[in-house]
Amino acid sequence: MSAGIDVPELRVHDVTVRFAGLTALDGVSFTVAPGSIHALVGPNGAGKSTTFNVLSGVYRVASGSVRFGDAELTALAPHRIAALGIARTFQNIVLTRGTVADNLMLGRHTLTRAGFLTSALRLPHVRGEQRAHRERVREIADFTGLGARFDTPVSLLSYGERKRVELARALCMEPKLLLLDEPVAGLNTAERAAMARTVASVRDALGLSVLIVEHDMGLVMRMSDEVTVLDFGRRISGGTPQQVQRDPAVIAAYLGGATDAPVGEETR
Ligand SMILES: Nc1ncnc2c1ncn2[C@@H]1O[C@H](COP(=O)(O)OP(=O)(O)OP(=O)(O)O)[C@@H](O)[C@H]1O
Repeated sequence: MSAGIDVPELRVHDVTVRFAGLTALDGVSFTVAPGSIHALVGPNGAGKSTTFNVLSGVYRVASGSVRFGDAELTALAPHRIAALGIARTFQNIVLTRGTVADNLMLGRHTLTRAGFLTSALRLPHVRGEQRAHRERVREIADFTGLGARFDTPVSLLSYGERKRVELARALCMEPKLLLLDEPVAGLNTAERAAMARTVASVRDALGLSVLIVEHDMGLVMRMSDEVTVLDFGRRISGGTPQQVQRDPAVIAAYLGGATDAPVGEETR
């Protein structure tokens, strides 16, 4: 995997999102530094998924801005945001058909110049382009631990392997910013540790930024450079994992202020 991509900063500034009387995000600001692993955490209903939906163009803000380098994202359609290099995985795996290779090639479509018709006609330059894409996709499969499963139907994979397909498919878009939605939910302890290592090695190799929503606080604290904490739609804390773990506001949000124990264990 080659490094050296030019990764812009993501700046979320004073973002508010409302749904019929409910304020899901209330003046939220945070910055994801280029090449960092940044976690977005908070109790259920804190606004994490809403933030992801704003960043990927699914929800519109009532006010505030989201800038990725020079680009303002809040008015852009999801495909335009994807084209800027922001790729997202989902909490619930949505792949069931085709092989691992087929699913990863789907993640490639935003980068494929050849349209449907020219692909169908199998013109020589298209075949060359397809071959190059397939080589890159295989490289990404190897890198994410799916090399041996490349031609295996996704329906035959374990749950843990499918989570890796989700990650690999997002990487096939060659993102500058990867949005990971609960990448270890449903995985056992060994699979969780392995996924965390893969995400870290992807970041190290590609130099991209990672914004991760995850409930496993132990894992978040080990793998993140920076953490932003939301509660009831507000940013209540932010900083390094050490700073956030010691912050009384965070402890109160998670534990109702019943103890001053550091936040570091899995919360559900
Ligand atoms: N499309 C929507 N319509 C109405 N309310 C919504 C919508 N999406 C989210 N909300 C509300 O916004 C608030 C924040 O929800 P959100 O899903 O962003 O929280 P979360 O931190 O991702 O929670 P969880 O950890 O449970 O996934 C909640 O009160 C939720 O019910």
